Amino acid sequence: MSVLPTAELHLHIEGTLEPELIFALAGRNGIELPYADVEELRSQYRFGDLQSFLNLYYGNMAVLQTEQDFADMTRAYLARAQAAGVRHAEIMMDPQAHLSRGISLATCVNGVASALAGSEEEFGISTELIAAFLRDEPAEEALAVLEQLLAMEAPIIGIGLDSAEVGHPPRDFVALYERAHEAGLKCIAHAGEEGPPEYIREALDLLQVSRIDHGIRCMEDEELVQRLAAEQTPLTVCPLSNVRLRAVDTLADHPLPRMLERGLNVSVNSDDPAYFGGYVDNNFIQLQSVFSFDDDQLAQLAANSVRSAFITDTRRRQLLAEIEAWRAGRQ
Ligand SMILES: Nc1ncnc2[nH]cnc12
Ligand SMILES: [Zn+2]
Repeated sequence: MSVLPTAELHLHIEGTLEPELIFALAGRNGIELPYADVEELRSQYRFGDLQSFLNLYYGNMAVLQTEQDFADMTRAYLARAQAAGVRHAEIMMDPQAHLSRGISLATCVNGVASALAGSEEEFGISTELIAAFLRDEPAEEALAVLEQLLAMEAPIIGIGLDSAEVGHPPRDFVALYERAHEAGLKCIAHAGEEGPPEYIREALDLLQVSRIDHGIRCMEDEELVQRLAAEQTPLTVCPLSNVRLRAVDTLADHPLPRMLERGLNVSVNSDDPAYFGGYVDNNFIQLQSVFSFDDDQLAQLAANSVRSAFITDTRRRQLLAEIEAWRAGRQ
């Protein structure tokens, strides 16, 4: 079966750090991990909610020390993403999670960016970098880091907002997003993953974002669903992530089919694939097995990702043609 070409719009590069690479980098950097081996680390990957995942996710970042470490992690993702059918990726990184460990912005940004610079030639994947800010840290800190990124002319296309959602509403980050808009950056934010539909409204109205990461809890608010459908706001949904972080009980309970029925612009993404049991191809495969999506529906989901990507019209046409060729080839 040929793999469905798609764009990955919701991916945290630190969430692609596989246990094997964590151990390899720990060895290289002389870091002692609190786990005996890869199996013991993997056995920790059972999460009760977003916070329990974040604790492990931030802890494992200790192994990322040098530019080379960040570049190796990024290249490993690109190799896996290529096999998963990813043809374009918009990749988030969490600079504050590295700064707080004494790793410089130059180290993390240049490391990831150096690997992304060769992504098209080496892996056939066009890429963009997005700086995500931690909503459970002070908004003033986020703004100061954005200023540093702008001062160093970091190769970022936009900003995002992630980490623990509940209790950290978008309205706290208005100044950050005003500055990002002023600097000509694209603006996205996680909203409606664990947080209420109101956070999605705030992200749209107060932060003026052009895309919502997750957004699944919009389904609790009929008026919001109608608005998102009318405006075709992209929602970057991550089904396996939602199951693993207990936002939904099982994949069969996931709202994605209902979101499609309501005409929402949803795409399928992997979020933190090393932690959630699958890259984007696994997300599609499991969705198909649970919901029996036909090829037209799968192609629609992939086309939505391409429609929602920050790419040129030429690249968009090229990728839409690839998806159409995939669909035609399946008949
Ligand atoms: N699923 C997620 N939600 C919020 N913040 C994150 N950081 C990495 N993955 C995340
Ligand atoms: Zn995410």
